Amino acid sequence: MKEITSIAIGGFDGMHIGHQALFNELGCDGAVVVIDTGYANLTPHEYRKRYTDHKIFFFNLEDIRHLDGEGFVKLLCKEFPKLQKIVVGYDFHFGKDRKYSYDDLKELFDGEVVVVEEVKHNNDSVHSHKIRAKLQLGDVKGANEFLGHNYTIVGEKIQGQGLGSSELFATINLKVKDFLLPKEGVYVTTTRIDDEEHYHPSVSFIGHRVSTDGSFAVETHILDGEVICKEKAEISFVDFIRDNEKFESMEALKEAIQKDIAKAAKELKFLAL
Ligand SMILES: Cc1cc2nc3c(=O)[nH]c(=O)nc-3n(C[C@H](O)[C@H](O)[C@H](O)COP(=O)(O)O)c2cc1C
Ligand SMILES: Nc1ncnc2c1ncn2[C@@H]1O[C@H](COP(=O)(O)OP(=O)(O)O)[C@@H](O)[C@H]1O
Repeated sequence: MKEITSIAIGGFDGMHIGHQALFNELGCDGAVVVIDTGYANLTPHEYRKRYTDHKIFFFNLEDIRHLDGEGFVKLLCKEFPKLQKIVVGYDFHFGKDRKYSYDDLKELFDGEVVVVEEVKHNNDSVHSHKIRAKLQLGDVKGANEFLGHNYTIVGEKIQGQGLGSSELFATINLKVKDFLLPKEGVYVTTTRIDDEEHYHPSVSFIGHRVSTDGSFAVETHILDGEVICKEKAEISFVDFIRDNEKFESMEALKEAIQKDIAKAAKELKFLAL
């Protein structure tokens, strides 16, 4: 914290293209200050680190929400003694009841305040809540455009029903905590296994297995051969294929999955993984 000369402030769930516009204003001794509500579910807590090279410092909203404007700026100057520049967005509010804006920041802070203009995509203002809404509708393409990267979730490997490898297609089953799950359905995805450096082409299912045991599952089928997953995997969403469906027979389910695999393979062929 001692060497930091500039900071960007916000919740930064998603680390989307609006957030990145703020980071672009930071110098090499710049850092990201996350005001953590505990509700982030696009890039929960430490996962924000993947999307910036800047250091990240976390402040718990609960610890600072009582501060007035002056108290907040004092805290920043104490934590970052060499602070010269604060970067915020056009709609940034802070302090008790969010009643202070960048104008107050300019008055209270004895240094430079950079206010980044509204970042839009297709004339639509980019915000985390809109990304969540898109994911909940299965619109992963739209969400990815706002994010500037493919939406990615991380899960711990768990045992499946064992049906996949014997009667259908082998899948890695995951238990996912903290991340928002896109709408139930089938997706073109890429999957990273344990600490491997590359992503595998894959097709993933999220939902209640209404055709088999009815239980909820997040599972991914790897397209480029057999793999061993020990502990965890991450799924990056590329496109939506179809809704979750109830099939009357294992043959019908198998045929549908075969079509999903063909679609995913075709779409991913054009991507360098
Ligand atoms: C690409 C793909 C699509 C799937 N689509 C559906 C579906 O539409 N409806 C459904 O009930 N289950 C679907 N499933 C889940 C299968 O029922 C599941 O893979 C099977 O129950 C085996 O599960 P296991 O890996 O736990 O053994 C799909 C699975 C995959 C990999
Ligand atoms: N679309 C945007 N354009 C410019 N700045 C933005 C945009 N979205 C967020 N910001 C800025 O980024 C910081 C983090 O905002 P935050 O409230 O966490 O994002 P969101 O509105 O996406 O939930 C704030 O300083 C905010 O003003």
